[in-house]
Amino acid sequence: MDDIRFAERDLCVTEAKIAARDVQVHYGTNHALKDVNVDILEQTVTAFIGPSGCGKSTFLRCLNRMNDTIPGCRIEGRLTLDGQDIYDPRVDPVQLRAKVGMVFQKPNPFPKSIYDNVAYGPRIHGLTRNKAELDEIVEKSLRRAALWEEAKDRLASPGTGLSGGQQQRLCIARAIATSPEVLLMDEPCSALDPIATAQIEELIDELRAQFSVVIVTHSMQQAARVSQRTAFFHLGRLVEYGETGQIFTNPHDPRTESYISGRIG
Ligand SMILES: Nc1ncnc2c1ncn2[C@@H]1O[C@H](COP(=O)(O)OP(=O)(O)OP(=O)(O)O)[C@@H](O)[C@H]1O
Repeated sequence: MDDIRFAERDLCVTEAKIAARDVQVHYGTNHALKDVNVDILEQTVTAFIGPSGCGKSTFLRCLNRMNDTIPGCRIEGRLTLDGQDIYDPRVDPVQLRAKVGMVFQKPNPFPKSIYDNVAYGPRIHGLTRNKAELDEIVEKSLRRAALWEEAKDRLASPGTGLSGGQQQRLCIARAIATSPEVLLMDEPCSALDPIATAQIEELIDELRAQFSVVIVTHSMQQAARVSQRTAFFHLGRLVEYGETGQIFTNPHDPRTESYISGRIG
C-alpha cells in the first residue's frame, strides 16, 4: 500500500449530515446489513470499502430510499438527514432524492439532449420560473461537473453521444442540478479509463466544498485519494469507521487490516 496518497486533511466539520442508528436490511431471508451505526459528515467525502457482497451498495441505497423499489427488501432502524427521519411516511422519496442525489456505476444518461439531461431535475421539481433561469442552472451544473467547455457547443446533441467519462460527468451535472445536499456515488469510476477517473476524482474533491459526498469504491487507492472518512464493511457489518489516514495506516480491527493488506477480499 506504499503508493497510497491521502487526500488533504483539512476536515473541521463534526456535525452529522446523515445519521444511521441500528440499521438492519433484509432481502427476504437474507440479513444483508446488521446493526449499522454511522454519522456521515457535511462537506466531507466518505468512502465505503469492503469485499464484494458486504453490503456497501445496500447501505448507500438506504440513504436515498432507492431500496424502496426492491421487492422483499425490509429496512429497520433509524436514518436521519439533518435530524429528520428519512423513512417517515410523510417524506416523499422523489423530494428526498432531489436532496440526496445519486450517480451510478455505469454512466446512464437519458436518451435526450445534453441540455435536457441536466434540465430534467429542475423541470420536474419546478425549480425555475423561465428559460433563462433554466439555462443558468444547466450552464452552472455543467461547469461544476467540468463538462461545460466540451459540451457548450453541442447542448442539443444526445447525451449518449458523449464519451464514457463525459457521460459520467453529465450524470454528475444532472445529479447536482437540483442542488442536492448529499451526493451518493456507487463506484462512479469503474467503467472509466485512468484519465477520466482522475477527472472525476478531482471533481469529487471540488464538490465536497458544498456537498457531503459518499462513494462506494473497490479501489483502496481511490478511497485514500478522495476521502476524508472511510467505512469498512464486512459480511453485512460496519466493522470500522474513522479518518481515512487512520483506517489505512493504523486500523483498529484485525478484519480491516486483513482487507487493506489484501488478505481478505
Ligand atoms: N436487489 C437485491 N435483491 C436481493 N438481494 C440483494 C439485492 N442487492 C443486494 N443483495 C444482497 O445483499 C448483500 C449485499 O449486497 P451489496 O450489493 O449491497 O454488496 P456490495 O458490498 O455493494 O457488493 P459489490 O462490491 O459486489 O457491489 C448480498 O448478499 C447480495 O446478494
